[in-house]
Amino acid sequence: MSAQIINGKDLAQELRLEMKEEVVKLKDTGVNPNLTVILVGDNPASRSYVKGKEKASAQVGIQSEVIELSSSVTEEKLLEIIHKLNEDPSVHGILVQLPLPDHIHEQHIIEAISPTKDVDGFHPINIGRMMTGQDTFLPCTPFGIITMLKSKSIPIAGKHVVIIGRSNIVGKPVGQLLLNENATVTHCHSRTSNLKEYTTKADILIVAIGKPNIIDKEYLKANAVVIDVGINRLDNGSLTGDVDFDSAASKASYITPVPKGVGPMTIAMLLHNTIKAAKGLT
Ligand SMILES: Nc1nc2c(c(=O)[nH]1)N[C@@H](CN(C=O)c1ccc(C(=O)N[C@@H](CCC(=O)O)C(=O)O)cc1)CN2
Repeated sequence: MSAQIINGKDLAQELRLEMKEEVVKLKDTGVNPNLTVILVGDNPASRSYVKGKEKASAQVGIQSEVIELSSSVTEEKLLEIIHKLNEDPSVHGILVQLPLPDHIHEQHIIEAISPTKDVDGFHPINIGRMMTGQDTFLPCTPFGIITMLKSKSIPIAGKHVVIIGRSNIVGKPVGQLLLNENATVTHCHSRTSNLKEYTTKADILIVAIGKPNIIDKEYLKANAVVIDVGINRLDNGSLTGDVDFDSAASKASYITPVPKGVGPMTIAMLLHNTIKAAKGLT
């Protein structure tokens, strides 16, 4: 293996220590940061991510509340709860854990959250601000990826970044953030023909497909930086990314592991956004 590992778990821990001090200062000014998370249904992965958010919040001194709702809750009821939270001055950040049950229109829910409390950075107003390079809440996973690259002083400006995946929460916004950093960005997706033609030209390859181990060293340019956003649970219960780690690590210069890569950074950036919301910065 030649690649250096970018360990998101360790970096997230460092960031939490810095944020803990920031929260102490904020509390001295009388502001008690609060994150309210809404969990609908009993998807075990969602439940475990929400637990991770509660634990990380407690570590930095952010007060967190979880509102648990049955999978049969109506969209109307969920909207009513969000409207109440929007009006509650003690709540700084609101997050609805995704995915939602099929009968609830995800976009209606995202758009109901006040943009000033949208610590996920998913509201169209915040997405628009991000696109135009304004200060706003950045979507947590893309923000985490940029923070990981910067933590290793990996050059972004002028580099060719190839992203595989075009979801609203990862693929599209990470491309925009990298464009804001002056990278040249190519988006690939399930309908891209001859994927390798693109990926082998990438200085930085970001993989967010949701298929275990499908990207190996044959898809890489020598010394590429590989960011694996995939989290796939195998039948034996273990977690693996979208990238065949050992194969890719033999050719890459830097690589993120799964677990302990991008995932923990998603939660760290959520805490960052919550502190920003508590400071009233948007
Ligand atoms: N409202 C949101 N919903 C979802 C988001 C989001 O940012 N906002 N992202 C994902 C899930 N997610 C956070 O919510 C998330 C995923 C993974 C991790 C993480 O730390 N993963 C660990 C492994 C954990 C495990 O053992 O399962 C790792 O990669 O090391 C944190 C958060 C979808 N929904």
